[in-house]
Amino acid sequence: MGDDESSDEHRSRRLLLRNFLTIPECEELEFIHKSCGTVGYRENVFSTTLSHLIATNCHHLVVPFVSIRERLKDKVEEFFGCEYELFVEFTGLISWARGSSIGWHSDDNRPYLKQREFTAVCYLNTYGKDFKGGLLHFQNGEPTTVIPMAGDVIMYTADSRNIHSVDEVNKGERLTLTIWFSRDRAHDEDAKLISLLSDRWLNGSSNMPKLSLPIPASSSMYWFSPESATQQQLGFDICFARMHALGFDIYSSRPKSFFPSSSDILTEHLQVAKENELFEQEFVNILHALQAVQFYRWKASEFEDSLLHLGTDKIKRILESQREEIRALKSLFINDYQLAEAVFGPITCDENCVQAFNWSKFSAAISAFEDYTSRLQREFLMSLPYWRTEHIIYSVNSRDETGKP
Ligand SMILES: O=C(O)CCC(=O)C(=O)O
Ligand SMILES: [Fe+2]
Repeated sequence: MGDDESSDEHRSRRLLLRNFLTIPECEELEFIHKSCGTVGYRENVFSTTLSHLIATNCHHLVVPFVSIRERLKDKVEEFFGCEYELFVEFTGLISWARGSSIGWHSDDNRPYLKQREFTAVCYLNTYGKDFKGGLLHFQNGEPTTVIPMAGDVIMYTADSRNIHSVDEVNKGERLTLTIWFSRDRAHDEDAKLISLLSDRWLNGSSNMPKLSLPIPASSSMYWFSPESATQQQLGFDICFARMHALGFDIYSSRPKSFFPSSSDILTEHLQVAKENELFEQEFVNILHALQAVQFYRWKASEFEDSLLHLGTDKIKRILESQREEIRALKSLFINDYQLAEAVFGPITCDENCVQAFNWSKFSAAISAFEDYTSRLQREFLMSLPYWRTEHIIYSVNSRDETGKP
């Protein structure tokens, strides 16, 4: 074999790395996706992009991605022996729900995707446990089939040397962090994100609050309707449906006539309810409530019941009239319960779903959620000036520790 051939062969290789991400890293990204995601770019797919996080005032949630993107880029450059600079072209959390799949393709197979050089797909949950179906296959070469396992990453060239497909997901939600890399500076995601952040920064947000609260995007970005639906009306709001899948309801004390359109109800103050009880604290909108509930789901096992006390004034028994309002609201936003449960329900009951619920734990989770948000916000505010100066998004802290710029 000649040199050229062997080096070409080397470049065409792909790499499967086990446990590249830790389970806590996977869980944090899962939390972000399940509390911020929108309907995706293809049928039965949901996604969370970094620009979407910025657009919904959740810029602090970019922070957990930073070191992961850096590590992935370093690994891709090392494995493919890049002698040129690589840029992250796109970063996204993608969940593949029941019915989703993708046929044989390469990742640069459209004229507008030619800038893609390499792909890295990190699996954030596990085949068989969290979803069924969804194996990744390559047309030739090794490995031929990848069984997604939380923490593993597969890296490959984005061109026709790596034609691949994903089997249809039959159950559950298959969750990935997908990153594309480019050699073309014009497609540098960091530059675009820093510019978005700077716009917000310069447009009157120089006094960013310690705790930033989410602002939902347009309601159409959260409306899921099945392929078979003849009317757009059929389907559900994904934020509402994710709350429902975890056993929570939404209550709005304002009369419906207060709102110009029904979708506005979810962008105003709301309370959460569970079974016969209403939690007194208000959330600023559905996204805020969903983030709190997903944070609780993520961290519930860390709060011990015995250590917690909750004043009875924080919980109220739901009145019959309120129950009616809750039901009416729910049927507005979830037209098809069976579908919502099939798309977002668990495939089996793990420890998170058998965790006994109580409001004391929930209340403790909300305080911990606020601490988490303000810690990320502090880190974000500390990093942004460096990102703007260097024109890259990087871990400012860890570089300082190693003494590098
Ligand atoms: O999620 C995977 O395993 C691969 C996804 C894929 O092929 C794509 O997004 O282009
Ligand atoms: Fe692909």
